[in-house]
Amino acid sequence: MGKGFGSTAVAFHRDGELALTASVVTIGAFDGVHRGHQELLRQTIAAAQRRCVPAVVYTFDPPPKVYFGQAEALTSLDEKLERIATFAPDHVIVADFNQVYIRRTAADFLAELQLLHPREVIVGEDFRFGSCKGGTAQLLRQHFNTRILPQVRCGNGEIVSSSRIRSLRRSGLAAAASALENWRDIVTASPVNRSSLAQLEVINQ
Ligand SMILES: Cc1cc2nc3c(=O)[nH]c(=O)nc-3n(C[C@H](O)[C@H](O)[C@H](O)COP(=O)(O)O)c2cc1C
Ligand SMILES: Nc1ncnc2c1ncn2[C@@H]1O[C@H](COP(=O)(O)OP(=O)(O)OP(=O)(O)O)[C@@H](O)[C@H]1O
Repeated sequence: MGKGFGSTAVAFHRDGELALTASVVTIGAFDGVHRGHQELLRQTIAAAQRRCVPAVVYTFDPPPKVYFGQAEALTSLDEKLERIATFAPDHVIVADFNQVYIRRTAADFLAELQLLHPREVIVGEDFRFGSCKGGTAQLLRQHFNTRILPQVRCGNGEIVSSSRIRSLRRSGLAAAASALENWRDIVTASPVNRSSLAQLEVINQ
């Protein structure tokens, strides 16, 4: 088990390694861990605390869009995990998103999720999963108690997304991009203990 931030212990796993008798789970690429992602993480940790069960973040490396050559990653895996760890989940699962993984169907993914016995799954409206994006948040809802969060928007009504941040960065609007990530303040308040990330490397070998 790796150490997270401050006194919080965060355990890192590969997909399929973790089995739990109860949990609250959130799932996503979480590239940039922007304000929308942060809302999902906060709600997940709060729900897990209310239910007295572990909070689990399930993510992918590389982010699917990066794997398919449709985007450049906003951060490295280490940086993403550091950001996620500041929210102090109990477990983070990192799936190797590769040519084998993408052949898994939505049903395969649901079966893997069942190993976590989620009391609640929390995702955003546009969450998709499984080969060729066959699974939707609504499908998830047919199998698990699923909370679908409304999309976090900027002041001008635009949806906060990793794609939007990439686009702002490409246009040279770094300050606007940072505002959507809303990240500087959180990072400076939370000194990083890199042993958590070293632990992930060990599990990965
Ligand atoms: C088992 C599995 C298989 C996937 N296969 C594909 C795929 O074939 N094509 C694709 O574009 N995305 C695939 N994805 C990625 C999803 O479309 C999606 O990007 C991912 O679940 C993260 O959700 P998010 O983009 O909302 O963060 C797969 C995801 C999972 C969990
Ligand atoms: N603005 C948002 N408000 C609420 N939930 C969000 C928001 N953006 C993403 N999510 C949710 O966070 C999880 C991870 O999403 P994902 O990593 O695909 O983010 P994204 O910003 O939509 O990425 P991209 O722009 O590259 O498609 C998903 O469950 C998604 O529905």
